[in-house]
Amino acid sequence: MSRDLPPSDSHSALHAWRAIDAAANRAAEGLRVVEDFVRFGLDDRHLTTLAKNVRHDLTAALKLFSSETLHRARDTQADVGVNVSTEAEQARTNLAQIATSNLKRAQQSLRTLEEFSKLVQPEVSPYFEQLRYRSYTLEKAITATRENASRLADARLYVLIDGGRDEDHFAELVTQLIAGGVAILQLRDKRIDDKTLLARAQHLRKMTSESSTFFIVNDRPDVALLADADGVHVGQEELSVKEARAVLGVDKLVGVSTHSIEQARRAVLDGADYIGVGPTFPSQTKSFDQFPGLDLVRQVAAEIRLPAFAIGGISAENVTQVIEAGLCRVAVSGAVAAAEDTQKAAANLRSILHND
Ligand SMILES: Cc1ncc(COP(=O)(O)OP(=O)(O)O)c(N)n1
Ligand SMILES: Cc1ncsc1CCOP(=O)(O)O
Ligand SMILES: [Mg+2]
Repeated sequence: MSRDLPPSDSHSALHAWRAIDAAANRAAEGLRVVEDFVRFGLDDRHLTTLAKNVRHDLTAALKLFSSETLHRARDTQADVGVNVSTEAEQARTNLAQIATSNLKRAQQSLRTLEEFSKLVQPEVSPYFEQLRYRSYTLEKAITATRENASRLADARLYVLIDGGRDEDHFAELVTQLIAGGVAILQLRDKRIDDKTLLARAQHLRKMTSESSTFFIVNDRPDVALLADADGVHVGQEELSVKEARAVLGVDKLVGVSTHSIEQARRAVLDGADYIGVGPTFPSQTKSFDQFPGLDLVRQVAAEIRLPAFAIGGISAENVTQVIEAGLCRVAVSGAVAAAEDTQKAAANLRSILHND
């Protein structure tokens, strides 16, 4: 219900309604552009749904205002801002910039809606605050998707290795994997003590820094930080993406395992840099009771554009099924690390994934 204001206040109420009317249009327009960017620019069904939901919920919140009052307050002729635009508003050099500036525009307008509605219809204000926070989450997810789609564009073969028999054996394995064209190497060893794990991680850092191979530590942001790894991989029961990022900072990669489409959607909103998707097939490396399998691969491929690596029992024999299900990125252990000729096994999988 709008407030019945005393005469002196009714003047400010009119100004507030005018600001609300203008901000409502700007917010809706900005969100529409963002939605079109994630739909046509990123081809991301999940982000498109999120953007659309924010826009629809904005429409619903705006309906709580009397449209008659808003129309009466509208006075474009007297709006001193109507013909004022800065050079920055005009300059657009790429699609991403269009999305960013429209997100900012929507966020600023949501803030205006939040503040001015406090004056005339305070009970509506919290809806705009909530929408503003949702737009920040959306921004984070769009940024991560866009940046990682290019940062990890060529990353198709991801290999998990343990610490090996000893350091020489480990170094030999890593040399072959790098030579075989592995894009990401993950150090995953739950048996060795922390000292040895860190020593392997530091060794791996040295070896990968002379190549284009990324180096990720499994489970342990602390070890990743100490070894200056490129990032960490966490599971659903481990530290969250947010907590891992709090340890490692914004520039490092944080990947998360997902076993359902809901978890994959959540990972996007949590700001993960990539996701593991599986288990796809029975694995010799780890045992599972349940297999979301190729159905999950299909679901993720259909709606998520964050780099996604199918994992679990993948080999040169079945990788085509993963590709046909829609993902061209896989994470493997046994098929490569336990092969007789590691380099050859990696190079072979790599060439299938890159369709060479
Ligand atoms: C790339 C990638 N995807 C999934 C996993 C599995 O992680 P998690 O579920 O935490 O299981 P553990 O590896 O910790 O046993 C992964 N490590 N890497
Ligand atoms: C750690 C992990 N999480 C899901 S499957 C898997 C092991 C992958 O190894 P492999 O490729 O040998 O099945
Ligand atoms: Mg884990």
